[in-house]
This record gives sequence, structure tokens and C-alpha cells, in this order.
Amino acid sequence: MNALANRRFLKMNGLGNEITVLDLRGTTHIVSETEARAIASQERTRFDQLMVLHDAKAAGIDAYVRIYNTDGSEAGACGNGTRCVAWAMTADPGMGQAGRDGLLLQTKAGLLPVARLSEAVFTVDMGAPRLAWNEIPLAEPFEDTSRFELQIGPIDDPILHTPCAVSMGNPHAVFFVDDPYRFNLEQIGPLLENHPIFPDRANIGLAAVKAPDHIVLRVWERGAGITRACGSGACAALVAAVRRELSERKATVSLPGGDLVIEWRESDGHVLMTGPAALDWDGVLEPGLFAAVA
Ligand SMILES: N[C@H](CCC[C@H](N)C(=O)O)C(=O)O
Repeated sequence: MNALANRRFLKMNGLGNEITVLDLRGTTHIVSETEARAIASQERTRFDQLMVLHDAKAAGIDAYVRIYNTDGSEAGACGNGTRCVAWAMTADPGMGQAGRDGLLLQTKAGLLPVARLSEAVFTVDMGAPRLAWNEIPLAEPFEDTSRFELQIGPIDDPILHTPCAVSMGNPHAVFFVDDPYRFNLEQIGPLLENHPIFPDRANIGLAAVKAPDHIVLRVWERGAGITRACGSGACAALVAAVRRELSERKATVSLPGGDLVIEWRESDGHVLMTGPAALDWDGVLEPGLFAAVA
């Protein structure tokens, strides 16, 4: 029997970004790409991102979290998913940290201190943005990634040739446009996600700066497609807007699913993301899910 059969899952969302949470602490099982895709394929357990909790290696860290996209690929960061994990750990008695106001989580991208502001609102310190071309990464050296050019054959809109590249532990290309909703993101998203300039692919943001403290954003996510919200994408858009001198260091980012407050803190260069998390339902993984998985 697959190690995941009959394990409990929480189906959650962060501003409509669909998140499934699995707690594998106390086990040694690592979810495979095919297992992640099998879980994504079922209506009850479907996700934009799957957040899997593992035992952390060092004391003081509450969990190490692996992050999977719908296509089974792993990601280094997931802002909305991190808030959902924090909700699960502090609100769910079975998860062991019930009632705690603060947590320290870790992903591939690094340590993520989380503060609980209320039962369902959290601030995540997403760390400092990575801005060097080889940290994002990009396939060739660009002095200033806030002003680099893309050559994209089938796309003739010049605005879509000059993104700002930022990593929050996962690669983002942010395009500043007049109206994010006038673009056919279903069509251009995959072209840009898979552009050869992004050796690890990229999350694609279309951002409009409406005021120095207000950004409207839509995201085509690497490995997941268009989502209702993208926390790391909101962080990347704020950092890109500050670098382009389009916004203040703290702004509301309005996504299709709702608003996040993002601050690129002056004192330490860390990006803070504040927003809600919600539980939709919970259940157990049907053994039949993994029948076709080795
Ligand atoms: N929805 C997530 C982003 C997941 C990023 C993932 N698509 C990737 O980097 O591959 C968020 O709230 O930050």
C-alpha cells in the first residue's frame, strides 16, 4: 500500500489560490512528482500548490515544507501556501502547534518566520529578493534585471518584451502594463513561462501600478497556470515596482482573489507578505489514487 494512502489532507485556499496541505512529519516518505500529479488530478484534493510538511533538521524550526505545483514540479516558495500551513499548524489541534502566535518554517528558499495576526491572518517574512541574473536564474548575464529585454517571436506587443526579473526563492518575470485584464494570459503565459531565457521556467506577472501604494496583478504560474492569487508573485511585483520607481515600499497588491499587503522592509531588505488563509474541507487520500503510481 502506498505510504500516502488514507493519510489526512486539508484542502485550503489563500485568496482563492488552491492549496492542499499534507502533514508527513514523523515519516520519511518524500512525495514523488507522479504522486503529486495523482493528488492534483482528483477534484477533492486538487491544488495549484501542494504543501507537504516534513520534520525539520534543526531545532527551533517547526517544519520543513516541500512545495509542488499542479504539474508535479517542485517550487522554492509559495506565499499563499505558507499562510495556509501556518493556519493549519496553529488552528488544528491535531497538528501540534495549536494556539501558537508565531512559527518558523523552512522551504528550499530558506527560513520563513510567520506571525499570526488573528485566527486567519498571517504575516510571512519571505526573506530578501534575489536580483542577480544568475540567482533568479536567467540564461545570460544582464547587468540590471529590472531592465532586460526578451526576444519573443510570436508576441509583437513591445511591453511584453521588457519584464523585471525577481526571485523570492522562485523565479518571477513581472511585466508592467496598463491593464492586466486586457491580455490573453492563457495564450501568452505558457510562451513566457517556457522562454529559453528562464532555464528553470518562470512565473509570469502582469502588473498595473494604480497608485504609489496600489498594484493590480494577474499571474500565470509556473507549473500551475492562471491562479486566483500568487503570494510570491505579489512580493515580486512590489519589488519590481520599487526598482522601476513606480511604487512605495509598502503597497496593497490586488489579485483576482483579493488583496495582499506587501512591504519591502528598508531595515533588512526582507519582503513581508500579509494576508488570509482559509480551510475549505479536509479528508483522507483514497488508496485508489495511487494505484497507477509505482
Ligand atoms: N501560488 C504561489 C506561487 C507558487 C510558485 C510556483 N508556481 C513556482 O514557483 O513554480 C504563491 O502564493 O507564492
